[in-house]
Amino acid sequence: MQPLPNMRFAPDLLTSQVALVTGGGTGMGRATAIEMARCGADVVVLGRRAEPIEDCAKIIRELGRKAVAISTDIRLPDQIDSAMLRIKDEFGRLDILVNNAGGQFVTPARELNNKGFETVIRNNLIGSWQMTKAVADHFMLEHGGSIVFVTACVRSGLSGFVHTAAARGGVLAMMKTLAFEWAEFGIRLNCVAPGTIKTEGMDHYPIDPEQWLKLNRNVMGHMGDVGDISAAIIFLSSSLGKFVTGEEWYIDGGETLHLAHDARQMIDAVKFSRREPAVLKK
Ligand SMILES: CCC/C=C/C(=O)SCCNC(=O)CCNC(=O)[C@H](O)C(C)(C)COP(=O)([O-])OP(=O)([O-])OC[C@H]1O[C@@H](n2cnc3c(N)ncnc32)[C@H](O)[C@@H]1OP(=O)([O-])[O-]
Ligand SMILES: NC(=O)C1=CN([C@@H]2O[C@H](COP(=O)(O)OP(=O)(O)OC[C@H]3O[C@@H](n4cnc5c(N)ncnc54)[C@H](OP(=O)(O)O)[C@@H]3O)[C@@H](O)[C@H]2O)C=CC1
Repeated sequence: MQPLPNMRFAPDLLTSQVALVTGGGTGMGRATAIEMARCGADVVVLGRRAEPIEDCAKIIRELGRKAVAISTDIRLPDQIDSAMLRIKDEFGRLDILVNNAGGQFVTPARELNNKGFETVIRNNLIGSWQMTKAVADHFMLEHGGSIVFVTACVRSGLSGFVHTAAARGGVLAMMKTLAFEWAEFGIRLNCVAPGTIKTEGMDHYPIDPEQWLKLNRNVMGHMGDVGDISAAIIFLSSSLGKFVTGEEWYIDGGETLHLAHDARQMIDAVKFSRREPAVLKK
């Protein structure tokens, strides 16, 4: 488990709000669920495995907030419907949805079969749509709310991840469309696109952190932490973000800046001689 961030928002920022965080038992979802509770929200923690979501809900209850853990696969409409009924029963309303659950595997596109492509589309695009539609139908079309999707930095593609690039690009287009259509119902929708963030989810990938720091092109020279992402999600979900909708925020330590043309080499090689990020000098 990654260390939780220090409290950075006012403790009453989300008072009287009910939040649902998918994939809330681990990584960025867990950090977001717990930090939302510290801001006064009651929280529904959703994921497939019972143990991590129960554990997160227990921590939230110890903070003095109400929390329920609901074991649900976001790909299965029947399970989602049951989750909505349980939320209605327990809380009567839902103000915030964080569509964070997701995942994929790394593979060259030429080795990916149709089933693998569809698996990742179902988990990341269709799962997010099903959660969003259910929450709108059961709660938010009635009283408004905020929806944040956790996506990935795919605006220039993502080699080795063609399935997730397609899924996350689809989520972005869906989010922007709904932000327009559902503004009249008081629903704001936004995306947060993490760069490379240190979570237990990253253990699924064959990355040595030292090697990663040398190869990765983010200009900070280190991975992000779960609090970098939860802070953006909470800003967008709360009244702090009340004038923001249809946006995608890249929280990536400048990882995608390398796409910019680096004109320094052409202008004055001495003046702009490159310094390594401090973390690499150690
Ligand atoms: C974006 C950049 C950085 C991102 C970082 C993070 O997101 S970190 C945090 C994110 N966390 C994570 O990413 C968590 C880790 N990821 C996962 O749990 C899974 O990858 C999953 C959620 C996508 C699917 O899970 P599932 O249980 O529903 O699926 P299943 O296992 O039953 O497979 C169905 C089909 O998919 C195919 N296929 C599947 N795996 C591979 C593979 N390695 N190789 C090749 N193909 C693979 C295969 O066709 C298989 O069918 P088969 O051949 O078996 O008949
Ligand atoms: N870490 C990173 O650098 C990056 C992460 N992301 C994305 O950010 C999100 C959070 O990732 P992170 O915290 O790193 O990783 P984790 O693997 O810790 O989080 C993913 C969570 O989603 C849940 N989940 C996955 N599939 C489903 C499903 N079908 N139904 C319900 N829950 C599901 C998992 O729980 P369970 O298995 O119990 O269901 C798990 O708690 C993911 O969408 C990830 O792809 C994007 C870019 C970079």
